[in-house]
Amino acid sequence: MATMVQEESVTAHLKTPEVTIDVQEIPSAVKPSLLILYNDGEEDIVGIFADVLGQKWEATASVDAVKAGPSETVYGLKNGLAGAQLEGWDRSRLLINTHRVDGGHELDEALSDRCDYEYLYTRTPFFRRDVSRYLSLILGQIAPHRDLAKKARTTLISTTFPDVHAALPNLDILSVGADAIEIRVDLLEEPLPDGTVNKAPTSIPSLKYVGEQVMILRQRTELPIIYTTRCTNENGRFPMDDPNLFYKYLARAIQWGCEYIDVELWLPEEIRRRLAENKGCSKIISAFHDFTGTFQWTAPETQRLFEKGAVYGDIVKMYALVNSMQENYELEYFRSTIQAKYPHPPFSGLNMGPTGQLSRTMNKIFTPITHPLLPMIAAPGQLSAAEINAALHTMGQVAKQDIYGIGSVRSTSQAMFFEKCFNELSLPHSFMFAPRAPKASIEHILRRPNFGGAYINPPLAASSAAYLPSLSNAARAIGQVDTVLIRPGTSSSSFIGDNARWKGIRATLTRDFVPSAYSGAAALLLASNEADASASIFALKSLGIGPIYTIGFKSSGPLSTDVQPVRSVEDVKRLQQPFVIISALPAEKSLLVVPLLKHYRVDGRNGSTNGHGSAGGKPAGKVFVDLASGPRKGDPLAIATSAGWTAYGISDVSAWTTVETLRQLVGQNVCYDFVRLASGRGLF
Ligand SMILES: O=C1C[C@@](O)(C(=O)O)C[C@@H](O)[C@@H]1O
Repeated sequence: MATMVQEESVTAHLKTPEVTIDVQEIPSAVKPSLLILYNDGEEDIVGIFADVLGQKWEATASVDAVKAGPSETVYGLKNGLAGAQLEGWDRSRLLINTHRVDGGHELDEALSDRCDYEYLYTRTPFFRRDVSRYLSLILGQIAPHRDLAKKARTTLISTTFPDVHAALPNLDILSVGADAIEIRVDLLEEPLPDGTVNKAPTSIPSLKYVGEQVMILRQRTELPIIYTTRCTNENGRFPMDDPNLFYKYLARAIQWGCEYIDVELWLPEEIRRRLAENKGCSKIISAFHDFTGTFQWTAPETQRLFEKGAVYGDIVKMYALVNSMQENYELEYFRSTIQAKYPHPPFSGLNMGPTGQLSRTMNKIFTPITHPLLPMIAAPGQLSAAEINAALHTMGQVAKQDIYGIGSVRSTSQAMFFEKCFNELSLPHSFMFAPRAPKASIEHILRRPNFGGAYINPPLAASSAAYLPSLSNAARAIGQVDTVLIRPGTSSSSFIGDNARWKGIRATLTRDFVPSAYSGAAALLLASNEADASASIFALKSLGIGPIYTIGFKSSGPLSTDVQPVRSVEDVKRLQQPFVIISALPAEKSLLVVPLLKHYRVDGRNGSTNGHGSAGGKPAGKVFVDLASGPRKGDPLAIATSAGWTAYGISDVSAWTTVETLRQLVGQNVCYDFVRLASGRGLF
């Protein structure tokens, strides 16, 4: 059991600091036990997996050796050797088949069937962050569904490309405002060897093609993937004569680590049950579509359909093609009564067709959206995120507000970026910059008419902001407020002080490493004072880090358990080797970290951050984050990289923090890659 900070709840400002930190058991503290199968000649994928996990690894030729070995060691076995040896496999480890798509190897589908999971990858290019995301999901160390459940509204962008390659150039812009991305497997068109496409209504793309398409999509987006095999009866192309085909394709999607699979309600119960039993960490969207034009939301049968979907669905989706406005009112009545009766699972209900568009603005769970850059809309009446937001504003559901950037230096590019997002999403808000004199209170800004929320940079000491009636646990424990929110559904003076920075740091740390890589490991933190370091301490503790050693300050606040100062060079020699070093020193002092980076140089790493070249056997992953911004003499990031560290700078942390800030302030999801793309280097 490790100590962990809890970030979820919001409490009144004046409570004692002690209540802000809970001790919980962290599931990720358990190091996963894995057996990885790899293609001939591709052994180093095992090393990369182990590196991402922060665990040791070993290649072996014998399953018996694997069974006898330590559970924390990641074992790699050539997939050609696996076949017979896997007879009677005791399932003592998760079995993951890895397959390099661009390596000229044949995929053995019978072997895939026998594995728990399958990871498809390319070597050129190689995406380490994809390995990290994949492992984090299948090991249950991230929970995108739980995170999305906290949002007031969620959307999915339904892509309709016959080949996802066509989506890639515009993917970042297409995804603005989307919380998940749907791949319509039934709309994929696999080219025949002669380059033409089989247009026969019954032709479906092969699993090999679909796997590669999912891989390509996931390499380029951080959005959760919804994998849909829409049948011919429900406006799709997947043939319905063999329900087992659905099982085959959907079960594989679970093995590929898709966050959601769409399981149609007409499928035999036995198939839906088996998928639910084997879903691992994927979630099921139970889907029902009625295109007859005779569907009735008021019929008793409609509630039974919901109940049937709720048996195996984590979300129940019911969509009907309608012809009259009245049916929108009936749907809204159904929505409110069914969710009052069954708050779980969440209900996504829509009316399709132009008359049903109103319901696309009323629905709050995974509303499918389209984008002008998509080749076609996925269903009649589909709207874009911008159209939905504009409609909501017109109906008085999204009030126009002034969103503030409060800071000591006016950043025009930051203002432009917020404005760009508001425009792209047709949000009615204005972005305002408010200068903040050092030490001056910002209360008067919060009291301005139309104040809708703010980010504050540099952050505000929580102790100096008694006018904020509530603080999130993170803001209280960190002692700093960098975001002011208005409590939903209340008057504009019900403010909540929050902290987004720690999430930016955490997201940076877990980009290329799974959360459990940090559990129990040591960290070294440099800062001139505790306040500069506290968001980092919170982020590290949220990952179940072991001891945190500090240089430049001593921790005495609510986060000080297991945080100890390094007092001497002797200490440096004696203490546990750090897995992560974070420097929160100001730019002019940032070179002070260099001797430590060199002292703890990472053996066997060649400096590339994609994980190739990791030392065989040893867990080699080491992370360095430099939070300094502004001009400085040397470049600690370059030095860290050449000493074998996986290094990140303030622009990474700030971009992730911006993602979080936008989510909190305006409830919209804008991907990290879009923040980096749209803001250019000037933003940070
Ligand atoms: O189920 C749905 C909803 C949808 O049919 C719509 O009406 O927007 C679009 C489909 O892509 C998706 O799978």
